[in-house]
Amino acid sequence: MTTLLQTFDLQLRIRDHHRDRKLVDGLNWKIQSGECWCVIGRNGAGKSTLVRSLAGLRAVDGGEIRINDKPLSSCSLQELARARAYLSQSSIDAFGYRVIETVLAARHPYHDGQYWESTADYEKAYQALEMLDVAALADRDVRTLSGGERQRVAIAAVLAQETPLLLLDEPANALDVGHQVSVMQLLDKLRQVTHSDTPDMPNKAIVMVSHDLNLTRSVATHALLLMGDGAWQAGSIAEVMTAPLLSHCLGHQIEVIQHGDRQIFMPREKA
Ligand SMILES: Nc1ncnc2c1ncn2[C@@H]1O[C@H](COP(=O)(O)OP(=O)(O)OP(=O)(O)O)[C@@H](O)[C@H]1O
Repeated sequence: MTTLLQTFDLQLRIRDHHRDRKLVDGLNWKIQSGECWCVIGRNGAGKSTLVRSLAGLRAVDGGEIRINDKPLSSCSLQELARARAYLSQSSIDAFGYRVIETVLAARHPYHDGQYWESTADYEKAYQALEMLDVAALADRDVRTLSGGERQRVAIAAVLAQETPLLLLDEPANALDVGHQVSVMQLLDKLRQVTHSDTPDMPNKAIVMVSHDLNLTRSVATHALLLMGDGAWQAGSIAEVMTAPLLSHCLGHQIEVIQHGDRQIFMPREKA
């Protein structure tokens, strides 16, 4: 296994009502190829802030993030674009780009000064659209898509970027149940794919934010719980997706019910 990302004593803070609030305090974390980490926490706990920081889009307030064993802060934009792909929680399309153009844009890190997309870029972009079941929308104006269709196109763009590390902020957002399951299965498959043609290439690692504990349980190998006051708990699913830890993290009683070989997570109803 290759270590793709590591944090050392990471500090993330936010200025809230003229005082500093800790979101992440002293996070020492290692993400290795083949792992799928889910970040769990209540609204405002700092999940998106953390993922944006890991993507290099927000400065940290202390400590260090290393990507492929290099400080994130010293990576060039091209290095970053080849190392990690980032799906934001939501975005607004200001311009009427075609779907295929938005996915082709994700191929820019590989252009090395060449202006036009190659046939291989088109092939990879169409492949990604097909994986997400939206190839039929390739020529549509992105502004005309439904929320779920737009989300699948955004995930296709992330995959077309072909990076070892995927940072996904609520990837299942707006997806219908069938597509939630198929996208999770696709991520699970991608994480486990080995590249027989390029043996040096590590398996993918995924970090995703999700509020859906059952969906998370179906795909994640590990979880990072953010408690909202800077405290955190990281470990394998078996270690951290327990009723006491989840209830503490989410501020609401969670019951874990064994159903055959599956575990179902249910919020307890208030009396
Ligand atoms: N630019 C900003 N200025 C002030 N406060 C901010 C800023 N960005 C984020 N925050 C605050 O930081 C906290 C963490 O925000 P973040 O978006 O990381 O939470 P989250 O865990 O992803 O929440 P959610 O589950 O609602 O998506 C929130 O209280 C938010 O209001």
